[in-house]
Amino acid sequence: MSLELNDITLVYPDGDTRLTALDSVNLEVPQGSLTAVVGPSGSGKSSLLAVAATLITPDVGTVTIDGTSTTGLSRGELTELRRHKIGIVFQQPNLLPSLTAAEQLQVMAQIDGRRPRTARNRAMELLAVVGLADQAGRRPHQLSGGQRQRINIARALMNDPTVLLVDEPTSALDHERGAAVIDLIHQVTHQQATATVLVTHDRTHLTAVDQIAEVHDGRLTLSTATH
Ligand SMILES: Nc1ncnc2c1ncn2[C@@H]1O[C@H](COP(=O)(O)OP(=O)(O)OP(=O)(O)O)[C@@H](O)[C@H]1O
Repeated sequence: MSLELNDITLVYPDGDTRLTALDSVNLEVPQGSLTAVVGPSGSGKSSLLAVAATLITPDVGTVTIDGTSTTGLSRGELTELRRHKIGIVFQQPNLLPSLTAAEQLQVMAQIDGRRPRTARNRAMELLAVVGLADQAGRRPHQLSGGQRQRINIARALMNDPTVLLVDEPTSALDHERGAAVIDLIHQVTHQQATATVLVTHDRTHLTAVDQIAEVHDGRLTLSTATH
């Protein structure tokens, strides 16, 4: 199992009281499979993603990434784990305006100490995967919103993550472009064999997933999608 959340409880301080954002949550996501997380606003979806990303440490429970329990790891060890094992796609692509599509990807690998040629090759490979091989030299302002989101996805895959976490990637796109981005996430999940978690508010996306996790008041109900 590539991503495992075991008995996760997360409590935020809330004025004089405390708010339970995640309540005894269990989730297993195998490699090469896609789990959608759905639920009303404020139900705990972002908190779930942040805990899976090891950005927030839960009050109770264990997060296991690719067989490694994150409990007790130092801040530096968590950063290393995130860098090598976890790809995160945020809602907004946040691309650097001055860099070309290929460079947006290459910087990720160079930060990680890979040689420029290796980084360039991986970037070109992933741009082809997301259908943008012919746009490698373009800068963000020369690309559409859907294309920018594709680069965002490719960038998250640069370091060959085991776990891919995707937060509402279609919120700024029209329905058609949004559906194409979901198809792409489905495709890369199988092709790159990632354990993918996709937070979405759009239920039409659920036909493409392997597992649905519904969150209500921090509690999670799992079901298998009907294809
Ligand atoms: N840093 C924080 N401090 C205190 N409470 C928080 C914090 N972050 C989130 N919450 C609360 O925890 C609950 C779950 O929030 P979360 O953002 O995980 O939900 P969500 O399902 O992602 O919502 P949305 O769909 O609106 O993004 C909400 O009641 C929210 O107000």
